[in-house]
Amino acid sequence: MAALGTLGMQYDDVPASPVICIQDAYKSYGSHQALAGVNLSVYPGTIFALLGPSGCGKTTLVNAIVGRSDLDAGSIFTSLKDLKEIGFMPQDISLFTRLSVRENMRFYGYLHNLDADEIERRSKYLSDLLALPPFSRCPLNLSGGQQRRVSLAVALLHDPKVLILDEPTVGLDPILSKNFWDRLREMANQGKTVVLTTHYIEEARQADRIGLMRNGKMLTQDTPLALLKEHNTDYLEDVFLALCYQENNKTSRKISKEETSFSKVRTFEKPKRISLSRIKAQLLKNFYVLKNNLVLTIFGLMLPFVLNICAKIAFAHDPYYLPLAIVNEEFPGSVENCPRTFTNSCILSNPEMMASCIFLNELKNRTYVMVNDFQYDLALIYISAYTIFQSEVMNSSTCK
Ligand SMILES: Nc1ncnc2c1ncn2[C@@H]1O[C@H](COP(=O)(O)OP(=O)(O)OP(=O)(O)O)[C@@H](O)[C@H]1O
Repeated sequence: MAALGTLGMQYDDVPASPVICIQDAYKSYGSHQALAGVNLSVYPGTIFALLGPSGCGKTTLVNAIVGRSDLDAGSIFTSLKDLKEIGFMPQDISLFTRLSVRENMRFYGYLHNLDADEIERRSKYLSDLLALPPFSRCPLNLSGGQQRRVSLAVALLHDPKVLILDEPTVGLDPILSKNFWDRLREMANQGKTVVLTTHYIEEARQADRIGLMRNGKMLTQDTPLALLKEHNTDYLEDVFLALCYQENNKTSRKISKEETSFSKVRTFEKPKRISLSRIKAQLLKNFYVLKNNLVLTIFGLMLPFVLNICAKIAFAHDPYYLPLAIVNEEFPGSVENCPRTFTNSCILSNPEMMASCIFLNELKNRTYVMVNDFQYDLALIYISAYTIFQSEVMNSSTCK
């Protein structure tokens, strides 16, 4: 906890050895205060359960720990050097549902800079440890419990020192939930530190320490036994109820953002957004996505060709039978009078006439219907009549 020394002042009485220590954490979303001065200490090799009803701020707190969001104020200290020492399992299972379990493992393995052999070795170990479903299956077709176990395996893949799990047991049946806790206990016994959130009060009994949260505040944090003893009951629900009543009787004032902006400290930086391992993992994932959707991939590749051919068929043809009259005051007489070839002397003697003739000769070679020798106003009348007549003819015949 080197960073504590550098801060000095109000943090002198913080215990010396927590892996994670949060001091006076505040976070607001608009006018809603999600965290209102939370303090938390998590010790190595223990399971810490953050317990509280829906909306009390548990996810906000764990998101702040793993760097997914920033606190408005407060300090987060860890003894970890790097965020990579944390394995995080978010509430919304972060698996690619159309990639197989193996492909998911590889993606996250590469993201954590593991090589292919290491990913294979760790995957096998975790498969045995967590009784994972076959690696060829896609999360889309797995049960909620299986998905959660795969998600936990992904969080454990790089062998992190600290595990942070957001609602890991939601939707699990009691047996799966029990297995889950057994695995967590084994890991804690091996020295890993676990922070998890839950709103199942009795489940939290299995943790080493419990933090009871309500309305963005930490009501208390202690071992389950100490809490039960202190409130003279056998049920954590009674403890929570008693603490909620106590909280209700306190007059609490909403604290403004300005009042809480005294300190904002993190002891590790967020990881770089662009890194070689990220690029490698993203490329691999995109390759898997394309491979697993062959129809879509072929369609995507063929689409430009198909569009090109359609455009070629539909657009940019010479118009057929389009009546065209030109009022040309530079060149008297019919286009038939135009010379076919021009000599230099001709250009010099009458350049306008030559330009007109070149233009008119060029038009004659096209598919227009040239309308000759008309006065301008008569030409317009003729064109209108001709267009009507032509559309009638075109409708009644199959012309090219
Ligand atoms: N991005 C957001 N924008 C606005 N309000 C938010 C946002 N995230 C959370 N909140 C609000 O902050 C409060 C705490 O939310 P949080 O998700 O931390 O609760 P929780 O205890 O994890 O709930 P749950 O157990 O249902 O996941 C809630 O009232 C929620 O509506």
